[in-house]
Amino acid sequence: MKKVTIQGVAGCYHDAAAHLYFNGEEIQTVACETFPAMFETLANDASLFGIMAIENTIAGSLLQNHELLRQSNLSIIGELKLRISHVIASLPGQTIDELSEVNSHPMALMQCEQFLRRHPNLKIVERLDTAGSAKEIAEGNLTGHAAVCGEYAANLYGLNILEKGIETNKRNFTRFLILADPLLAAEYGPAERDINKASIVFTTPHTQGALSKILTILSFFDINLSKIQSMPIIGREWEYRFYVDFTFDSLVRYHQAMEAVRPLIKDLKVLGEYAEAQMTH
Ligand SMILES: O=C(O)C(=O)C[C@]1(C(=O)O)C=C[C@@H](O)C=C1
Repeated sequence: MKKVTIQGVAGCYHDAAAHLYFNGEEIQTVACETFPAMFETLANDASLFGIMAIENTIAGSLLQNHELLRQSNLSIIGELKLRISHVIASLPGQTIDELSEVNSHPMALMQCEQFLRRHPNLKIVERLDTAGSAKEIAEGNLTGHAAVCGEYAANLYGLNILEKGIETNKRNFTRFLILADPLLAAEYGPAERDINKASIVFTTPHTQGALSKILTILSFFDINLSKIQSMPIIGREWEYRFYVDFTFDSLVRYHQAMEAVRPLIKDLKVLGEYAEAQMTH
């Protein structure tokens, strides 16, 4: 049975994502409280898969997760784009006006910003994950508290749903990366014919048009940039690392493009080569 490390407890979105990605297979999830804890667990057991949120269509990128991935020896073997819909839930018998505090994962709270702004009586308190917040409220019998979580988590922990679909925009998707140790990746990663996406990270020399030259080369080889994220390099003020995701139709063109940009970039790391995912509802 495959073991998949997730951030959060049963019923969280990582849990849902793990089951959807390994669709139909029996998997065992290994719950970790935080993303750094998840990477530590993965580093200590090369037989584990990992699943990690990397960006959301409302709240943006999970910046620290880019760095955790770069510093690890893990490879991306796949991705999942999951529609996220939140509910607000509390112990039964309370109306929303009787509540004073709302708990959830910071990304989930950000995705519901407009709803929460309409309810200023709710003090926003970040917790480790969505389902964990629901569990805490249920187990601690916390009257006055609400959780922002999935409908499944609210039901799992016996909370009463006060309102559904509270995300700011219905087009709320989170993109998850599926991670594995290189040996595991070689066995369970995508077949070469299915690879049409890659994630890389690099730095550029501080010269005129350095990034622009790289992007021009990628475009020449018909590489379609799907994401670019810069992150400050700690200790080198105003210098950045670039995390780039791109898709392509031809593996040959991809390899040619990489050869062409290699002399222009520094500290290149290929984080993974995998199959682009469709949206999962
Ligand atoms: O707290 C959870 O349920 C999670 O799985 C975390 C997480 C995240 O890291 O972004 C996953 C998907 C949603 O974007 C909200 C929260």
